[in-house]
Amino acid sequence: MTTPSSPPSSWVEGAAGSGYDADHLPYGVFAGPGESPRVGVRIGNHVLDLTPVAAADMLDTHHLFDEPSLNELLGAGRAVWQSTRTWITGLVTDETERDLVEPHLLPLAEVTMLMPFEVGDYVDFYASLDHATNVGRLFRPDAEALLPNWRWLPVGYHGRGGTVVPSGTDVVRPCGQRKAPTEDAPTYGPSRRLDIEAELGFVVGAGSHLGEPVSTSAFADHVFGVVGLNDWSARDIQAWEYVPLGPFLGKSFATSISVWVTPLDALAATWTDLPGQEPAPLDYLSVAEPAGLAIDLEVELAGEVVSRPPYASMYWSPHQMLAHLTANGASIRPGDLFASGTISGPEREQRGSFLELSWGGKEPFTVAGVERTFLDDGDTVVLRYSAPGTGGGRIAIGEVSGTILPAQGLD
Ligand SMILES: O=C(O)/C=C/C(=O)CC(=O)CC(=O)O
Ligand SMILES: [Ca+2]
Ligand SMILES: [Mg+2]
Repeated sequence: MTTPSSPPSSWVEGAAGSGYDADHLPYGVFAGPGESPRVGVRIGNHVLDLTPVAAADMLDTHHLFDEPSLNELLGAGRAVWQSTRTWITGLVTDETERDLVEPHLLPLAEVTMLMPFEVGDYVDFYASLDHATNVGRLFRPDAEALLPNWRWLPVGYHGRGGTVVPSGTDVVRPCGQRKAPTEDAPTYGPSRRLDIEAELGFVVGAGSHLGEPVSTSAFADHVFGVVGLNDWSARDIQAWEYVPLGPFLGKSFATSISVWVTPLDALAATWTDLPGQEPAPLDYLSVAEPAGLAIDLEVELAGEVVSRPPYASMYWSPHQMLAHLTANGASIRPGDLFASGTISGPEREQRGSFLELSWGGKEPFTVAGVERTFLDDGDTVVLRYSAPGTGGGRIAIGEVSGTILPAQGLD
């Protein structure tokens, strides 16, 4: 992928050094009190209301922004994504645009950020070698940690698009069937092993045709950008229900994403080589370009950072996930979402789930002086992501937070 020349810093006050300068420009959907939701772009601590600026500039794509979701923009395709980004870059870096733009820069504190796009199909992969190895050891202690297919294909499952929620949405502790290995029969009740999964989500823009696989080289024509993603997981419900069809109710109650979608063009300086694949992938999964992402994560629980997973350690690339997801001819649509799977590095303090951090609950870790394993009611988890931007500094990919509320199911 070619690295476009870096834009100069923005004239917008507070943008330089904020992680949201002119080299980032993530999209979201916002509304002020009593207003209709519409598309904006973040610059520093402001959201730029694109609709009136596009109308004043007589942009022929202005209708894409007066929408309650990004889906119209997603479906418009790569050429429109690029011309839109070039236009916005000019607005926030060219001083002569100040008179036009400034009245439409709204402080973030004065607007509400909403769900950025309408999620179509949601797929979750399992692309971290370290996570898959850890979970294999914990869930299947008597078998090989990695199942025989794992190094041949990016393992994944179809999740539930309708329960993807924006950052800041509270998560009610799920109820379900739980059966500890020591119990004879399952009982129905609140999950006792509620967990997080620190992941990266890939947002599909341009769709494909049924029957036509998408090649790894067409990745940037179809994927619009990335979001932070927390795939909340009830480990006790999961461990009992998942055989043989895979994750179901232990995952489908909620998945949180960031309210900001970082376009792929903002990641031009973030691509890096994959750690290495052995055996070499089948032809339809081979990737010619650097396909890893040097994105660093922070997992915060109760105000303390408990882990720093490195995305660069991921085994399978998003190009390969997309190629595999469509390898049977399944088509994709604007707003589809596929996630990387839990991001865990090789070190203990790089694990992206509490299942791994507490080694199945057997090795508690200390947060603010208290021993912890899984999530308690009232806990708030924040995932933060940062990456090298094209401007030489770092960009802050949308953070994802959520607070656990007590279970509401019948007990
Ligand atoms: O190995 C298993 O049985 C399942 C592991 C998972 O939790 C699946 C999942 O959500 C994938 C991931 O986040 O990496
Ligand atoms: Ca997951
Ligand atoms: Mg989920």
